[in-house]
Amino acid sequence: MFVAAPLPSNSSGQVETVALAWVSRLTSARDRRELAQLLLQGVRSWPGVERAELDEQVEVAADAVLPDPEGCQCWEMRSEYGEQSLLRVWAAADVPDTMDFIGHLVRAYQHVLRLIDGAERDPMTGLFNRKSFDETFWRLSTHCLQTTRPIVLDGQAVAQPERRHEVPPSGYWLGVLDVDHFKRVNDEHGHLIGDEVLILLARLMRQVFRRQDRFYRFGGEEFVVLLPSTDATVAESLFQRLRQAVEGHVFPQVGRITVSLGYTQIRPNDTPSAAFDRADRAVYLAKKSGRNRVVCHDTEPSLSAASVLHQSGGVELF
Ligand SMILES: Nc1nc2c(ncn2[C@@H]2O[C@H](COP(=O)(O)OP(=O)(O)OP(=O)(O)O)[C@@H](O)[C@H]2O)c(=O)[nH]1
Repeated sequence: MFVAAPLPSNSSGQVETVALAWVSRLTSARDRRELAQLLLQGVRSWPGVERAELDEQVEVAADAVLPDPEGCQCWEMRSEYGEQSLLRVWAAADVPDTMDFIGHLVRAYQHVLRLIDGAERDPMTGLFNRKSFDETFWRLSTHCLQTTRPIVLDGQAVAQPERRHEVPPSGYWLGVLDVDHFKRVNDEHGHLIGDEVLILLARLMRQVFRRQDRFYRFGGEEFVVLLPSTDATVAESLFQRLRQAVEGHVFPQVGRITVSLGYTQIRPNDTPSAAFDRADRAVYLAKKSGRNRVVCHDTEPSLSAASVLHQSGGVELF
């Protein structure tokens, strides 16, 4: 989204469009409109801006190309969540009180982000929470049942083939990551250091995975990853890459830790809890087989058999 608003005349006496804000994380057209309204309220309270003039000159356009006007300064605000929360404001450097204007925009933007983030994120790691997982999951499983059209998450089409490989979409994957012997980390170093490990883990996840992948923390030392539209080989290699990244990382004070991962392909008509349960059983097996490993539920004969029994009301093996 791209919001352009006028400021009072600059030093050469002209009224120009001098402030531009572009926001890239809002999920729906309604969110974008609401943000535009909030930004505009911020702008309206700026003393030199006439309301009528503002309404006339404000443009709101989806997918606008970012401008980079010469002679303008650019302020950029990047939240700790990375690319997904981003505000950039350009303003002519010689406009009086530019900083006040920027301040209004930024405060309004922060307000909206807080509202959105509070509802869908885990406050400690900044990852999405369970509620957000359930909503995304339903969209993914409906999509893999019906169509190969791109779906839209957070305002971006994510189910298209990866350009690098040109592989057609073949499925979506759910992975569960559980820290090995995390209780020892807490016992030996205290809960605060344990929390820091979880925050750093979330950061590693963001580094290892691709922009279209989604990470969640439901609480505890267990994380969930959703990989949209990728084939089995890519899914395996991404989960292995995460396991290796954690194994190779030195965590301050704690040193090295390992994680166990289990994953499964999302099936048509899956429910979030059924898919999570399959991946979780794979984690259990990874732990039982020595930890620091990745297990695919769907190719593990003992787990697939257990899953059939489980779904038909049979005996639970794990
Ligand atoms: N620091 C911190 N610890 C947490 C949090 N949530 C859960 N834990 C701790 O995570 C530990 C999980 O321990 P267990 O489930 O026994 O498993 P584990 O020690 O990781 O061992 P395995 O999973 O069998 O490898 C417990 O000590 C919890 O108190 C949290 O938000 N912060």
